[in-house]
Amino acid sequence: MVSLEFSHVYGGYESQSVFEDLNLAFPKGSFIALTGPNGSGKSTLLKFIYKHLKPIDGKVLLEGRNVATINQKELAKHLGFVPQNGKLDYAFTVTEAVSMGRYAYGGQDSGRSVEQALLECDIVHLGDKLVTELSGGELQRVLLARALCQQGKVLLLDEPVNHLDVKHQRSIMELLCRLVEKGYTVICVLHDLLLVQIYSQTTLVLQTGKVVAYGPTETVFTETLLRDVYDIDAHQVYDPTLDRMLWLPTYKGSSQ
Ligand SMILES: Nc1ncnc2c1ncn2[C@@H]1O[C@H](COP(=O)(O)OP(=O)(O)OP(=O)(O)O)[C@@H](O)[C@H]1O
Repeated sequence: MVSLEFSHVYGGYESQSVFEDLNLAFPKGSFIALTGPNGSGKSTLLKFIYKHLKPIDGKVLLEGRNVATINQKELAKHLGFVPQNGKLDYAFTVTEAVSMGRYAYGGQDSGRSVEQALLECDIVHLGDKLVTELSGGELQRVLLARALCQQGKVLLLDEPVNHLDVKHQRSIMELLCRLVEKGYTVICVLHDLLLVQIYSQTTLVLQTGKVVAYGPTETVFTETLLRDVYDIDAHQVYDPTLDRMLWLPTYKGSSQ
């Protein structure tokens, strides 16, 4: 079943068009990685989904409904969004900031989703701390917790593990996988190709607003694609814990 669909989408910014006739369907209950070089359109694609941008032409459909016809409050019950380098400028406590995810429900939280989200993102101990006093990685986990307690079944994440140490990177990626097992659709912008290959089931590779590859992650990456898209040489190594091959950039020496 399809969770989100782009149908003949054209658009971008006043100064620059990014997509021309974008057609894509994201399956429900899947971990979809969006990757591609800087400026290829990954964040812009997410903006069409959460209605920060409106297509000039075409439609974005959420479970068959045009998002243009869904108001922001209702959309917030279906979609959680974790921004790239998100900031919270006001001196709220962590618990208050996470509770803002309940806005679409009039602040009600009978299912204790705030408590649950604090636990899942490993930030219970930070509950009373001001968000202005958090490290980048702690703040990132607060933003994910806020998105989780919106209780939408679609999560959009723009480079969610950039500021995280290895342990918290792993725990967030594993949390996202658990959510996918529960039926969530996770659409996640990632630059780290190892994380893409380890955790995602489906990968979309964008380059200057064009779909270069889209499909099962294990078949998307090839030597040719990595050279054409990223201008890197790459080789495969066997990971015995995953029992499969992974692509790695080839180190060519410091003189190159
Ligand atoms: N607010 C804006 N106004 C005008 N152009 C923009 C704006 N935001 C992004 N762009 C342009 O749109 C194109 C796509 O940008 P986008 O941010 O979607 O790329 P990205 O793939 O997310 O990049 P990155 O990996 O660097 O985060 C780029 O050429 C960028 O310069």
